[in-house]
Amino acid sequence: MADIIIKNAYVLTMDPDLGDIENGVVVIENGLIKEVGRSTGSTADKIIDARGCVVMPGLINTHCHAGMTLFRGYADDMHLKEWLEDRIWPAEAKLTDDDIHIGSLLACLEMIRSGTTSFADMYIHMDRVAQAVKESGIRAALSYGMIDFGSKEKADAELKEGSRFVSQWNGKADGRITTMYGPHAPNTCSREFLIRVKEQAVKDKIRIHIHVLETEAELNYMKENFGMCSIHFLKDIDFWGTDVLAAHCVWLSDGDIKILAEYGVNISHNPVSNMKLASGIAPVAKLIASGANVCLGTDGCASNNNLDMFEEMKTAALLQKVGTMDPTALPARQVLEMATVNGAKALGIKSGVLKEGHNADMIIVDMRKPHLTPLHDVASQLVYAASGKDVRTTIVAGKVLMEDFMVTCLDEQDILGKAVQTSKNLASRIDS
Ligand SMILES: C[C@H]1O[C@@H](n2cnc3c(O)ncnc32)[C@H](O)[C@@H]1O
Ligand SMILES: [Zn+2]
Repeated sequence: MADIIIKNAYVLTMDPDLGDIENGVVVIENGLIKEVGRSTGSTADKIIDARGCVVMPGLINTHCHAGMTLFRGYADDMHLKEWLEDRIWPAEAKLTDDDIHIGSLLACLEMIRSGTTSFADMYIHMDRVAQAVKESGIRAALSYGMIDFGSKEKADAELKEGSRFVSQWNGKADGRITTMYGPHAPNTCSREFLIRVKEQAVKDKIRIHIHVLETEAELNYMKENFGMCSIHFLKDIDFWGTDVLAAHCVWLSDGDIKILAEYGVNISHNPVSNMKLASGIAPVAKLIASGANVCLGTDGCASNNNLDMFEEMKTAALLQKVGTMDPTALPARQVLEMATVNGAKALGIKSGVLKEGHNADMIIVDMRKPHLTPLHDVASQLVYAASGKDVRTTIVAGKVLMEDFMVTCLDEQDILGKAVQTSKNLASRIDS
């Protein structure tokens, strides 16, 4: 007996062999997908009728700072340097463990509601982010964000905390939590520190999550201090590999793109954040053409200001079209691949496709809405017309976290109330 059967669905498997199944079924057992097809001989405790809906892999947000939900709308319309140094970092210095717990629960709630089933996070007070992930039922690849600013003492302390977090949480919550090392960026971490982080990550067989070439200022800094850009600098210290998730990668030359593709680096494109902070337009179409694995992320809520991956998909497509002046750039199916299959590859998880043996991480999107009618092409509708609010049901590891728009895994009203109070208390601490 299976646990769940989803029937009468348009199944967007994202698996090239299975393709789309117009009136299909998905069978879930023990947290995994048991069957995907046109019909099934199985029976289950729970049957979900998905008539008029699309069942698809849950979206994978590959660059987030979950706790920053507390800073939604706190520092808008600013240049990145001032935004980070004058507003965000001083505010983060006042965050407590409990603040991060509530902020992260709020992020999990928002992601579950808008169809994200996995996310990669880099932040501080990470034990409490992990606790929120464990409680919510979502899947996550978590890293403690490390910055040494060239200080040996700081580097020692940061790597110690990063390693402690990895050893404490990797594989926890029935494997839903994986961990990564999170050196912040090449212009905030020293060369020596980045070398040590890479060595430690290889030794521990743990992936790395880092910001790279988000801004022209980083490019100039690296050229002035090291005589080369971040991509060549990281190549020089043997940092690159398939184990690295590089967020942003906006300021790339054609030579840089070749290096990223050659080393199999995973690139998290964050179009909304890049537009809001006026960082620039990442050469996503060129990266994909070169064979690089490009996935999608929202960044934190202070630079987005939400965690809706549907909005991110549409923005990614539109931004490439206008950036290249080519309306055929980044078509809908390719964006869906970025948000599912490519994201799973970047995080090293068996999700992102609906296929036997993979994690039962999926969403049901209700297409019976005025803004989703008529339905000529499912991929186009999902990318250009749908939003996170159309997600009806969210399932992670075979557990239903939201059903028929009702969140079942967390006390939504309690979290919303606590988030409001937490942000008020935080604001008065920041001002004092
Ligand atoms: C983990 C640290 O990273 C900071 N952060 C959040 N968003 C960005 C961004 O777009 N660029 C660089 N750094 C960022 C976050 O505030 C934490 O301090
Ligand atoms: Zn970021």
